[in-house]
Amino acid sequence: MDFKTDFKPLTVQPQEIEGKSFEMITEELGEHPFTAEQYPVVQRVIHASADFELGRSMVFHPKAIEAGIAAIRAGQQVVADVQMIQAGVSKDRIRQFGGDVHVYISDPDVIEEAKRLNTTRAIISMRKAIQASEGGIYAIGNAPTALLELIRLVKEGAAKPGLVIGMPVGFVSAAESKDELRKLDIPFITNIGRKGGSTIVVAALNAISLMAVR
Ligand SMILES: C/C1=C2N=C(/C=C3N=C(/C(C)=C4\N[C@@](C)([C@@H]5N=C1[C@](C)(CCC(=O)O)[C@H]5CC(=O)O)[C@@](C)(CC(=O)O)[C@@H]4CCC(=O)O)[C@@](C)(CC(=O)O)[C@@H]\3CCC(=O)O)C(C)(C)[C@@H]/2CCC(=O)O
Repeated sequence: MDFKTDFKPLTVQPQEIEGKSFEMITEELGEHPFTAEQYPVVQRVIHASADFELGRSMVFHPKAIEAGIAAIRAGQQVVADVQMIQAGVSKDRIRQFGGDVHVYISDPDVIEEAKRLNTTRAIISMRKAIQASEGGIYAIGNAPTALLELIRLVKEGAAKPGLVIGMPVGFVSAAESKDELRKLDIPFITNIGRKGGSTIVVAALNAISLMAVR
């Protein structure tokens, strides 16, 4: 493709835009309770959402960041609840250690089983995921029932995630599922309230994978 035009090109450096945004976020956020390791995750979440309230509502298990970095470096798998997360994650940084991003929600056997049990595909996808991904990172940004099911499986001892990034968005059970996650003593990243979403979880995971490659 020929990109030549008669227009004078507008020269904008991509890194400058991101750097300027990060400066603005730090200035506008001001004082915050996050550690130096947690802050890049909060900063990238605010960067992706322009939502300071969401950033301030984030809660980290004390071991979340080191556990996430260790899981990526160990080549552990990432399980996402929906394909939007799989599309958004910077997969090169995960694949270079041997990991990859997996989504089971649209697998025919998951759809079939959800229909048979008259339940959500999200729940069945977590049941399938735990068979393949012990020690992996679970990235849940859409489906509250996926997070609730994962929590149930952890409590039963059937699931042992390396890190859970649980920030589903919405009204039915979204805030409640995150309240339950915060009660677990396993590495987690979450937030308080209804806000969240796939883009937010992608931002958090991308911040951690950046730390893993540095
Ligand atoms: C309750 C659900 C919500 N979904 C939302 C927003 C989006 N969902 C998208 C898509 C394409 C999918 N959502 C499903 C996961 C579907 N969504 C649900 C469920 C009905 C129940 C989940 C739960 O309560 O835990 C869920 C169906 C299920 O059986 O699990 C999806 C599987 C639906 C489908 O295609 O059948 C599908 C994911 C498919 C895949 O990844 O392969 C959106 C992209 C739709 C859109 O806006 O176009 C969007 C993504 C938002 C995001 O940031 O991820 C809500 C609004 C979050 C809602 C939960 C809130 C609520 O109503 O209380």
